[in-house]
Amino acid sequence: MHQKLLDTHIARSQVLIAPEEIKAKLPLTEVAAQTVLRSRQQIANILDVLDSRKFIVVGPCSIHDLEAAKEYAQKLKGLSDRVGDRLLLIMRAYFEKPRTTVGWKGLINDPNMDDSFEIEKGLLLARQLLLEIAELGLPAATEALDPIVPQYISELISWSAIGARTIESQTHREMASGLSMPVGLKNGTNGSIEVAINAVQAAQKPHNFLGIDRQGKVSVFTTKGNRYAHVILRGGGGKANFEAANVRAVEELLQESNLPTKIAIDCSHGNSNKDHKRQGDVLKNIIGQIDRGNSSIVGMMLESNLLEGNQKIPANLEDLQYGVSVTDKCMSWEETEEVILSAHATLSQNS
Ligand SMILES: O=C[C@H](O)[C@H](O)COP(=O)(O)O
Ligand SMILES: C=C(OP(=O)(O)O)C(=O)O
Repeated sequence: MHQKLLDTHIARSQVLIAPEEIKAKLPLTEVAAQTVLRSRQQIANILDVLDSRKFIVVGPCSIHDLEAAKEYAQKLKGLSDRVGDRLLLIMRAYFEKPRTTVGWKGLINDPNMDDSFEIEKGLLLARQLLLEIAELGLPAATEALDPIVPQYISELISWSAIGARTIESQTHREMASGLSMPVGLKNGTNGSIEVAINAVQAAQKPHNFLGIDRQGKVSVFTTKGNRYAHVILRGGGGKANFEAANVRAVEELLQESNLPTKIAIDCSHGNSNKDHKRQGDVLKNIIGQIDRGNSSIVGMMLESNLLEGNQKIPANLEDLQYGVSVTDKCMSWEETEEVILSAHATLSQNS
């Protein structure tokens, strides 16, 4: 009879491979480790103003096709070498999607995109791609969504975001306080900045919380606090928040909270009203602010893919268009290259 008290809404459960087993299958290589160590330090230096460059987190809204992602990474590495004296390019390698209601939740959750939810396969594919990106010498960024996932892939990530849908979650703030890389914390979907500032305060402090260790055992983690936690402005509630007046207001709020005035700005989402074609203008505006002397803006984000726009996941996966997003609309590679080269030219003029 007491069995009725448990698993009422659980259809099944399955033990997952431990982080160390996945790492044994796909070990970190020396070249990959050097890429991540170097890139994390460079991002930290940008946040500490020891490096005068700005970072741009740029790439697909979500990764669903490894071949297209690798082609994108190759192109981005080439561009990164051209603009590296002024801009640190970090590839968006987003494997987990937070949905407003429901929808495909990303490569880790459902790598076959057919509701088969082969999470172990998803973790292996994500790790494989991250290894290949790092082997190219290119840093990768991701959204930290599920608090268990970092144990499987985080040593290959140079920058993480906590998204607008989870920014008020204590679990995510605790996770951010323990992550080994700089973490950007977004304003809320309704545009609230306060929640991002509260999140930075929480993430910079030590916490004690539950997670799994490398062997997969439930453990209590005590964190030191992440001093490289910073806000990301992504617009919201029908309004953008990338303009100079918004940035000044956020600088004041950060100062009032005794936090470093370090701000990243997402050119997509609420800042482009989800119109991928507006991202270029938003980037231009932000670069203009930096060019006119703003020193609090440390980085920017762009959603970009090989081809522009997006597509619905078709019933027959053979109908998927190569290089096109299956989540938010993205700018094309050509436009990405153009706007980043133009940003680089502006930042080079007055240096
Ligand atoms: O960046 C991605 C999306 O904006 C986010 O995952 C929410 O998507 P949805 O509103 O389509 O669920
Ligand atoms: C979901 C994302 O952004 P946000 O949290 O700002 O909606 C994202 O960048 O994929």
